[in-house]
Amino acid sequence: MNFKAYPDRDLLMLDLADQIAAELRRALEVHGRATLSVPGGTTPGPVFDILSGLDLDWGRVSVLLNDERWVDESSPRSNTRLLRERLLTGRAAGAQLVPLYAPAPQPEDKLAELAEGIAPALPITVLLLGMGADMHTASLFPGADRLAEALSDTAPAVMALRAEAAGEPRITLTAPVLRDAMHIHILITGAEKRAAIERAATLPEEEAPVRCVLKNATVHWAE
Ligand SMILES: O=C1O[C@H](COP(=O)(O)O)[C@@H](O)[C@H](O)[C@H]1O
Repeated sequence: MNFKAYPDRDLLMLDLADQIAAELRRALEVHGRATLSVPGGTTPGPVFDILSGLDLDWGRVSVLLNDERWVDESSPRSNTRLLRERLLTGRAAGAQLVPLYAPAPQPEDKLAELAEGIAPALPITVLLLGMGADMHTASLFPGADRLAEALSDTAPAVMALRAEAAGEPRITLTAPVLRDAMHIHILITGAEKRAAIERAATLPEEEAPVRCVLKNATVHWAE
């Protein structure tokens, strides 16, 4: 992995947003369209705020979450809600959201429908991932019920997973789709996550799922 340490979080967020925008612009010039896949959780909000104000032809950009918690958008745990509030606003309001949630009791009820919507947006142009201190990325949690399948080369693009640490059921992009992205960035902050990602590089993917993308990823870190 390529590890980039920044003097502080503000500089990290600014620099990373600029890099993502430059990669999207290049893809738009060459291919006419681009797909940006982003995490939810507590870390990426400031990057979203900056990205949403950048000058980009957002109408030609599809935005897709890495993963979603199976909760309604009215829940503060909804990653889709975070996207709508922090990224798909301002200049980026015209970007096309590719849904990773639809109201239903279980993710399996909507999996086929959501997978069909995702297929035209693949491969991912720019993949921004987060990581938990337990070394999960997207919703690929250590100990998840179908983790081995989700990490395998033959996994479908999107799967429903359950893990004790995850709380609610999850829907997640799987390892082959993540690995296939043209540009891969991992955004982490704090000493605990730095230690976790260094450890992940030494462990098997089943113990440290983030390892499935580490080889070609740039890790962006600030204290
Ligand atoms: O549950 C999730 O956690 C990870 C990490 O979140 P953070 O709050 O520690 O930044 C996130 O990347 C993922 O998208 C989310 O669903």
